[in-house]
Amino acid sequence: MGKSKEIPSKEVKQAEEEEAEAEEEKSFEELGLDLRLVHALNKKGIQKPTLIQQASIPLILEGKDVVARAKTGSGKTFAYLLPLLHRLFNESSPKSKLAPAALVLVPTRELCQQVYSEVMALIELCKGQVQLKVVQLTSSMPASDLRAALAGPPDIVISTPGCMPKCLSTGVLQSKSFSDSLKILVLDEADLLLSYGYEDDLKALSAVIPRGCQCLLMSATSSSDVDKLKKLILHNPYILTLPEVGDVKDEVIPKNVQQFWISCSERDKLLYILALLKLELVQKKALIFTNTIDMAFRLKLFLEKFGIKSAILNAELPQNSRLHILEEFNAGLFDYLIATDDTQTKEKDQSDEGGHVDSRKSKKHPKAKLDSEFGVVRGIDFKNVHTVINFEIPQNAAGYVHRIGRTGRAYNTGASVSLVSPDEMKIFEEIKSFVGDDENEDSNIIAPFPLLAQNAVESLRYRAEDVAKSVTKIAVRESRAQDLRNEILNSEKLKAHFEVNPKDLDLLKHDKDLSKKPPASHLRDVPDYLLDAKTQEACKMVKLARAAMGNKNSSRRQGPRRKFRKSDPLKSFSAEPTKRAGKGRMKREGRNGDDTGKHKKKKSV
Ligand SMILES: Nc1ncnc2c1ncn2[C@@H]1O[C@H](COP(=O)(O)OP(=O)(O)OP(=O)(O)O)[C@@H](O)[C@H]1O
Repeated sequence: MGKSKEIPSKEVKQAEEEEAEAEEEKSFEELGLDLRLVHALNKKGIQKPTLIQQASIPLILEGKDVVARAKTGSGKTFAYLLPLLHRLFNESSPKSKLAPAALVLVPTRELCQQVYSEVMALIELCKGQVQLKVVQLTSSMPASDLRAALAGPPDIVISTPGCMPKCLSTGVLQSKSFSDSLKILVLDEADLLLSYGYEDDLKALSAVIPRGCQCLLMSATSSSDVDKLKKLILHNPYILTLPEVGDVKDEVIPKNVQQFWISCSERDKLLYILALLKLELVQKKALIFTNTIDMAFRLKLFLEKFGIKSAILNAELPQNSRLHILEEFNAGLFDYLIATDDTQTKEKDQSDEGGHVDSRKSKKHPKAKLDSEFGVVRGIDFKNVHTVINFEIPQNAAGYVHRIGRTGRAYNTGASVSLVSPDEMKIFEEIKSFVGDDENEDSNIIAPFPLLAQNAVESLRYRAEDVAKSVTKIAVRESRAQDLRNEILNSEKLKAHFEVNPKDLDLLKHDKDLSKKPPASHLRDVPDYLLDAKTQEACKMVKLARAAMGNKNSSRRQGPRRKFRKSDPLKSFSAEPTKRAGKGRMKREGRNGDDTGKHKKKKSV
């Protein structure tokens, strides 16, 4: 008692909150989860539930409808998958069942694949003890394939929302059978389902959801779309809002992600990213976002002239290629992935097609149809991404949140660096305000990047500008066409082969050089004389930090975040000391409850 008086009250409060948190923590077993699943999780190295899992698993096991809102990377997938599997493991279904018992809806095919892999991995780890049939469906599948997949019927269907109404309207699935069998419906990434244009499909589906079906809605952000879906599908749900996704604006990005920005002209962006990557001032693996596919190719071509290999992920690639690129990146086969994201990219690139880059509509340029069910960023679980770089600023704050959410997932840490040109300043200010960056409070959530000294940038300027000139629009167009041709060829010719010989997929390398000439040796290496002492020191510290942190999801890194702050050079070192540089942006999580207040049932987590 006496002790607490000696400690400043803020620290006491913090210590108490931490203690309370520790006391509240329960194991998966204590949450009532089937032991087969607990063992499967242990085999995957997952020992303790995340906050959202702690809160949602018991409620879902009780059969309640649940709306769960928690930050990107907080473990929402297992939060619904584990109790869903528990129910299916333990509840017998009628022998005469003609349709699936569980339906998981996600906005994109990539997410279908991801959720499907997660379920299959869990079932595989319970080997011999359970038998569940799981299928993934997409709207583009022909009716015959849909019929074959639904024959049996499967226990779990993972699908985009357009698919089920298609199955029902074409008679592949009978409405009555569907209504009789369905026990659990999950709307995952609910904040995105409507923005991907699935409103009509979901309305059609809602008409055949039986009253007794347990409905779950998972979302990273709260929005009017989520509310709309909640009203359309759920019955008097429990609303779970993690403290960090409350009303408070600065709580939308995970605390374990440090956010930085660099101010530079549009023209200098290539120079700055070269400095960041070549001088190794950011940790690998890195996910680099551009707003258009052409910019992604320009960047890749530019970087490869300096011997920096990267791969591109975008909406015009065949689905097989996209999934394979994701697999390779997740497996750590290359360090830099350049991604174009969202519907905004699709629209922009499609409108670009008649514009400057593709004006001649070259016959050489295979006309790719952008995939409307593609979603590279949202909800995709990129493994071990340490840094997200916004080469171009997304066109809205939600895009920023979803991009940055690809790092710092679960108990991992991460950083983001945004390159902001004067033209992007307005939207960047909006983003800053959305994430709670308040200049008046002197609390920079997005801080100036402290490790890049101006003279280090200038030392690379001549080479960068010279090389940038050589990456012409024609070069970009040809590379984009060539890449697409290669991927289509790979995708179509090799699909059948890979199905039989999955290991041969390794032969496909997505980060190979696009330009015919190899990078010149004088560009590949940065001579020491170009680097000042401070940059060399910064570079060394980033390397040391990387070595200390390792590249794996280590459970030892699951401890308090302050430990990371102390050892992180981005916080303790500044090449250009500024008032703000090196200052921790992370505030202690608040305990804000649900923002609805209107619902009868409510739980704060
Ligand atoms: N209890 C846990 N302990 C450690 N890692 C976990 C745990 N639960 C999930 N993970 C891992 O955390 C990562 C992020 O989980 P998940 O994809 O479910 O996040 P999310 O909340 O759905 O994010 P998003 O909103 O971006 O889709 C995954 O790699 C997952 O395997």
